Amino acid sequence: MAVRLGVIADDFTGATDIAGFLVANGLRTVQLTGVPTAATSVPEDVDAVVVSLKSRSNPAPEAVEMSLAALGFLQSIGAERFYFKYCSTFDSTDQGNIGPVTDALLAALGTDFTVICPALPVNGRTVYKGYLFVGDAPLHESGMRHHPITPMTDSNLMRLMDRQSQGRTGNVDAAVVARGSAAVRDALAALKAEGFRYAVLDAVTDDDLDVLGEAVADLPLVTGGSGLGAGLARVLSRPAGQHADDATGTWQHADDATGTWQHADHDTRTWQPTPGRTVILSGSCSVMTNQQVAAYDASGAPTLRVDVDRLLADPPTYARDVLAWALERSGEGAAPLVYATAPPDEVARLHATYGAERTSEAIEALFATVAARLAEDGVRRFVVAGGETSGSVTTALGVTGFEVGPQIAPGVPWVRALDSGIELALKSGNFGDTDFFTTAQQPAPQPAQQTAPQPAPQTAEQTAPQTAH
Ligand SMILES: Nc1ncnc2c1ncn2[C@@H]1O[C@H](COP(=O)(O)OP(=O)(O)O)[C@@H](O)[C@H]1O
Ligand SMILES: O=C(O)[C@@H](O)C(=O)COP(=O)(O)O
Repeated sequence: MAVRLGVIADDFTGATDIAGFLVANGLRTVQLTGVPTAATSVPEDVDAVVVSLKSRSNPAPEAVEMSLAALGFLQSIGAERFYFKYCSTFDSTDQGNIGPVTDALLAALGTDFTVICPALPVNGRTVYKGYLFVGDAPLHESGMRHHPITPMTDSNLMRLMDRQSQGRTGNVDAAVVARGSAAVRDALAALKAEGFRYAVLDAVTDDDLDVLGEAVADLPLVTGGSGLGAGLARVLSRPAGQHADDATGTWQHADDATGTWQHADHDTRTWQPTPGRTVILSGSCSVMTNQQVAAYDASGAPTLRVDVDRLLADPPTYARDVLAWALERSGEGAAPLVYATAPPDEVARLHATYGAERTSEAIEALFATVAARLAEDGVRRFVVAGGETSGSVTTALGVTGFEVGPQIAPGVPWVRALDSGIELALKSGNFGDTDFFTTAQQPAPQPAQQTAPQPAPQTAEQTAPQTAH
């Protein structure tokens, strides 16, 4: 069985995000962590392989090198097409890494045209006339303008891409998308003929992503968020000869909350998370994570705010103190939360005092050390908030790959380490609703009995314990 889709994701939460949507939309998926080596093995019967990199905020040459190594691996296992997954809020700077990585992947694949589509409507990310919106606000007015590493101060994807890439960027606008996949394919061909190298695709609804998935399925390289990944998965997992508008009834909109479709006889919930000693580590400073931390603290659960000044004064001693605090509380009851999460004025103060890079590195190293020691002491489940933070924690836990489980919230599936069985929920900064940390600890919904008649279609309650914020 061929690997239909090889995904290169630029951070770990982004990788679990797209892996969750691929599974929910019918592709058997394995998620690998870090640049795979010759020794990395992939199960025989997978449709998609997702490589999780931590390359989003590295210097561009490093990000390119990692991405090309991932591409080489995916080519070596015979992947038929490739997907570069970046953030639905297009997290990047004028130096990259989205532009340089896209250019390098195009060159390596011997092709000169691709699409750009960060849209994820189920989580409020939409693209209209090439402008990216987060909920009701354009990207540059959203909380992303204060991001500690990649502050986003422009919402125009053509301009953003032009500033960090070698080629020119055009737009396939919503009016064309509304006319269907053939019209989109024509528009892409016209842009390519005019010398554009990238086309930003408008997408406002999940139906748009179906049209776009169909339109881009033959491109050697597609780039975007998990929304277009889901649209593409729906095309790739469809029985041969069936088209999106065939009213066969075999495909059902499984869950309006998570925006997933599934084949009528496809049970995506292959395993269920097991309750056990859990610790929550939060390094995201997003608006939503700030709210989630505040709500968890208000619920009476044990919480510890990282004192970054103390951390930077004596990292080893501070890590020991944090570890002792978390260990003491990781038995019964609500899981302890350790958080560096802070509002923009505190982040600005720390950056002014210590520098942004030193601050980020110290906080990520703290979470990595604490997670590794907690695992040694028998903690089996981690809920981690933040993409960079998740990369540091997962790497410190020595996880080489994941099986993907049920979604806690759109874009946040449970994942289970292939080697150690440790379970993780890697939450993108802005995903989940206010009660996410509590919801994640609630028992997962039971899978449908295989022997019982299959109810159709499934409800949101059966497939996801909460709705999108
Ligand atoms: N209080 C803080 N001040 C400055 N930087 C912080 C603070 N807390 C966390 N960080 C850093 O901010 C970055 C957040 O990035 P990330 O984990 O990817 O979150 P998100 O998913 O919201 O982007 C990390 O490098 C983290 O270490
Ligand atoms: O596409 C998304 O929004 C996420 O999958 C993502 O990339 C997560 O990044 P962080 O917000 O840095 O966690």
